[in-house]
Amino acid sequence: MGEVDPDFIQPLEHQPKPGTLEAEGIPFIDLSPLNSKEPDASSALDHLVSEIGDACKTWGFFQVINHGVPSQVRQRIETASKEFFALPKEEKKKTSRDEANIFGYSDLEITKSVRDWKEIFDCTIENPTVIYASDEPDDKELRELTSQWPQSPPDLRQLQNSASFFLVEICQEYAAEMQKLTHKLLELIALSLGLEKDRFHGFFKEQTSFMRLNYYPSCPAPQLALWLGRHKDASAMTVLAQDDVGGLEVKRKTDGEWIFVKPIPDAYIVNVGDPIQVWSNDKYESVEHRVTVNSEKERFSVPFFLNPSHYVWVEPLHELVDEENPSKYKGYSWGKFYATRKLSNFKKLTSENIFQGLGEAYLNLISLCVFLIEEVVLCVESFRVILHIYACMLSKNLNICCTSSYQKMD
Ligand SMILES: O=C(O)CCC(=O)C(=O)O
Ligand SMILES: [Fe+2]
Repeated sequence: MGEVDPDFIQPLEHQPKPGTLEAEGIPFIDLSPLNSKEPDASSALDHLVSEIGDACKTWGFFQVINHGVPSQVRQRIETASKEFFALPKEEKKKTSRDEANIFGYSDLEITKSVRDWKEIFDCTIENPTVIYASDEPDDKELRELTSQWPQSPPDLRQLQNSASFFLVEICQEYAAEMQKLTHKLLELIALSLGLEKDRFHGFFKEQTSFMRLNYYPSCPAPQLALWLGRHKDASAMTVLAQDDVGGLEVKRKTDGEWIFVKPIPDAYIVNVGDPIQVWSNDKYESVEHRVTVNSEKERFSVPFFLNPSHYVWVEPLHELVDEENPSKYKGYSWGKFYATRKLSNFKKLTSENIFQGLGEAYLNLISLCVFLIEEVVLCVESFRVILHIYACMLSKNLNICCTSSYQKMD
């Protein structure tokens, strides 16, 4: 595997095993009752709400069809994304994200201290998007950000109908559709938790949502690297368009097996993220997922991350907390978490991967030890404090970033 940069090599226990399970995939939900004028529409809607609730509880993931997003809008964003990533690297790098603007292009995404085999382009939804300027808890200074768009290179200017020439318009058109869809999905999720339909809307008035174009080039090391390492989404909800190549896997809650999410033309994959886990007081869970590579094909996907406003304090909703179900989480400031997460990208980029330069065997031994310690510590509830100190030590000394947004109650 001489050609693979060690930065991309997953720790042994997270390297994908051949033969992922495909059976019994994540639920498949038809949203057509939302638009139905039939007399029995209300019972179909009740059924839909219970399907959504079951999917959120059992999987944290589901796929939707008849969602109302025109297929041409999706085709346009897919074409524009392909054309953008086909631009010369120096053109893409003109929109590189940095500490001053966290939105734009990057080919240096890192998940849990290992590089992902991919390139991305992030753009804002609100213009401007308001975030905290720093991760310091008492620093209330705000920063207003807008997307960076590629300047069309001279030879592209002749192709006036090139999709990447219109990337800004196409992304805006797609984002508008995602806003409508996430609005409906939030209402269904609220109803499924026994809440008022509009219970979540107030959290997104000045949303910090963003959308991402993902380009995953084919990779010669399918046993060692991942297109995207295992993670849970920090967004409240993610809506994802994947192409027909596949690779997304979801960790099944019942047994921890990785389950392949079958690409379905024109369907969207929806998952609940950390804030919904906290708001629902653990009724729903933000579930781990990853993307395994393909050694022959490239892959494109477009996630829309629905994020709260910077000033939102995320804590279990009072309607879902009582004596029988005490609050399971300490609250957290969405905006401060987001600033920490986004700014840590740049701290990570300037530091070397802890595994860099080590021989593969040594690397595997270290990562296995870290994994075993982590498992043992996690099993013993009363060692929570030790885990915290351990995580802090690791993040400080070894540049591993703590990525969890929430903290459970003691
Ligand atoms: O590309 C995919 O299938 C998944 C993307 C994803 O999980 C993410 O960007 O958080
Ligand atoms: Fe994700």
